[in-house]
Amino acid sequence: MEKQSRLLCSELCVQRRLYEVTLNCAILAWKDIQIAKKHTGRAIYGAVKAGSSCVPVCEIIAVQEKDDDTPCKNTGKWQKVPQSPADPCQHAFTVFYVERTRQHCWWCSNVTFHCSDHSLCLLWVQTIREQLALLNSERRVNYYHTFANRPKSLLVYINPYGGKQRGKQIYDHKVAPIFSRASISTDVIVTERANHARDHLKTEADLKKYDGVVCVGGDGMFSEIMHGLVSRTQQEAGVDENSMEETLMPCGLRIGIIPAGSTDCICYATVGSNDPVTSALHIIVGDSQAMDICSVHNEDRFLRYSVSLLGYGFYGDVLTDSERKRWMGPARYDISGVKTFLSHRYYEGTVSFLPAEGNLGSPRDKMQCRTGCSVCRQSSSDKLVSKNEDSVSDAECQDTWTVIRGKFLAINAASMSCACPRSPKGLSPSAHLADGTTDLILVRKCSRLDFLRHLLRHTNKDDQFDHSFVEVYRVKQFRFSPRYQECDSEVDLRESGVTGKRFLSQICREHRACGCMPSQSNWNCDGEILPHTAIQVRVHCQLIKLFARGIEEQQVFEDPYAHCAI
Ligand SMILES: Nc1ncnc2c1ncn2[C@@H]1O[C@H](COP(=O)(O)OP(=O)(O)OP(=O)(O)O)[C@@H](O)[C@H]1O
Ligand SMILES: CCCCCCCCCCCCC/C=C/[C@@H](O)[C@H](CO)NC(C)=O
Ligand SMILES: [Ca+2]
Repeated sequence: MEKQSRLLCSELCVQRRLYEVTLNCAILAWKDIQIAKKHTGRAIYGAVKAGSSCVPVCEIIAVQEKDDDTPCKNTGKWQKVPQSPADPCQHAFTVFYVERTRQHCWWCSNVTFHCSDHSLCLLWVQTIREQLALLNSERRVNYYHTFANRPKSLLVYINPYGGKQRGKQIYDHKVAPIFSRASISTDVIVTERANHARDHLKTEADLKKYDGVVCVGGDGMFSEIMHGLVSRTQQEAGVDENSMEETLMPCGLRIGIIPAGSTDCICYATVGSNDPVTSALHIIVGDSQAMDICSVHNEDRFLRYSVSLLGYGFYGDVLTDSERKRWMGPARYDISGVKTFLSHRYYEGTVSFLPAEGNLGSPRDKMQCRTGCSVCRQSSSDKLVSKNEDSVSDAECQDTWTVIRGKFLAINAASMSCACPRSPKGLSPSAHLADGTTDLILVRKCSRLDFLRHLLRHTNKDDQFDHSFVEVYRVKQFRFSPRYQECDSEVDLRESGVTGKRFLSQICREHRACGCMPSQSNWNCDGEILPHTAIQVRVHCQLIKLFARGIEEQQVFEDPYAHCAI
């Protein structure tokens, strides 16, 4: 590695939490701090030789010179405690860094170095700070993923209403202290109503001031912020969102998610956990993870964007029912899930889709999207090529659309795995974050027992697609039209508040659809209900970026920076 320089300090004693270790030597390399330990073989990356641990500089949060003062017992005043002549370590500095723990969680660990020579101590602090500053001045790519600049200024939106309504406490107690340690300045807005964040981003926020936007909430809150940023970007680029054919302009600012919702599947599928501290650390180190976005239109009207789930039938009905139970918090989905399952409603309609071609894998190839995903990287380079050629793909020219009519219990489009605590592998375990496709899952009418088997496979390791009544396709676009179009009387009835049996009996008289079953479900779009059921969906590859790196492989790491291309 270039710029390899070593600062040797002998006889440093490291006071680390509960145990004292004596350093034979501490070697500060430009890229890594190797702390040779005598007593512990515990290493952050297991492959590093026993008795040492390796902290990549790019995972250092901060370094702080430590006044090694302890209050003098008799006066209580802070003063430098004279060290005994036997203990020459009277100057110290503390390094705060990322430590990986269980199931993709990170936490902010620290180690304090003591040193007899004050100038050497200052040199360490200055050198580490110079290295941290360098991280923001060079494009860094390693074997796994591309780093981007560390944020120094963030716009934070807190939803006090989502999940268990603890968004403000989570931010104040778990996240703000780490941001402050990392010298990140923040402007914090606690939202006062639904769509407050979206509207502020679309019209008022001075985005030039910030290196990123942070969402403290769940998927719905993320959706608001994503809509605000994407719409603002299109507006400033003169792109008409109502035109489905338009190529959308990618967003410059990254979005960070501090999970404080009920499902939190977007955070879970991009970081690997729904732990607020883990997400805060991914933001601080400046991770960058591209993500696909689906645009949803009804005829020539833009409806919404989606990054996780577009669900009709089961998940649409679960959401519709759960909206009236928000006061229950996350448990509302379980109650509504069981109620919807027991109702066992199916819906008739026509699904047509444009299959994805080329080496984009398949929803059943068992290949999971992980940090540095080769499929997503391939899509990134393909995207650059097609942007230069500015051509519509052959399939789109030839319109090789597939059409399927039928009776469905569920129609789901998963643009990511949709992994979440309820379903650790997600609705589509092999879906990719940034491959330009969405996995279209069709669950045809079947028995309650078969459907239950299918649902329960979302919660265990069995293949939820291995059923005769389930089909799954990787697509770039799809459309849905219900067999029974929503007519004015249905809309009038909904709008006049007529619901329940009277609504159904009215429908049945007019449509004779079938014995007292509503003819249509609602679309669940990232946890929000769409106002129309006939929709056209198109995937826009890598339209936004998150402060994340995808889910890291759980294997023991070699030195992840050994491949540093610097
Ligand atoms: N101050 C507020 N008052 C009322 N609603 C709000 C407020 N701020 C945001 N919202 C809305 O609350 C809804 C739910 O928020 P959020 O997604 O964070 O929680 P959740 O639905 O419990 O989580 P998940 O979507 O992960 O299941 C969002 O649609 C958002 O638009
Ligand atoms: C009767 C037994 C039911 C077991 C069902 C287990 C399957 C759970 C799968 C959950 C996948 C959630 C997909 C994510 C959707 C989000 O976009 C949305 C908003 O957060 N959440 C929901 C619940 O719609
Ligand atoms: Ca995708």
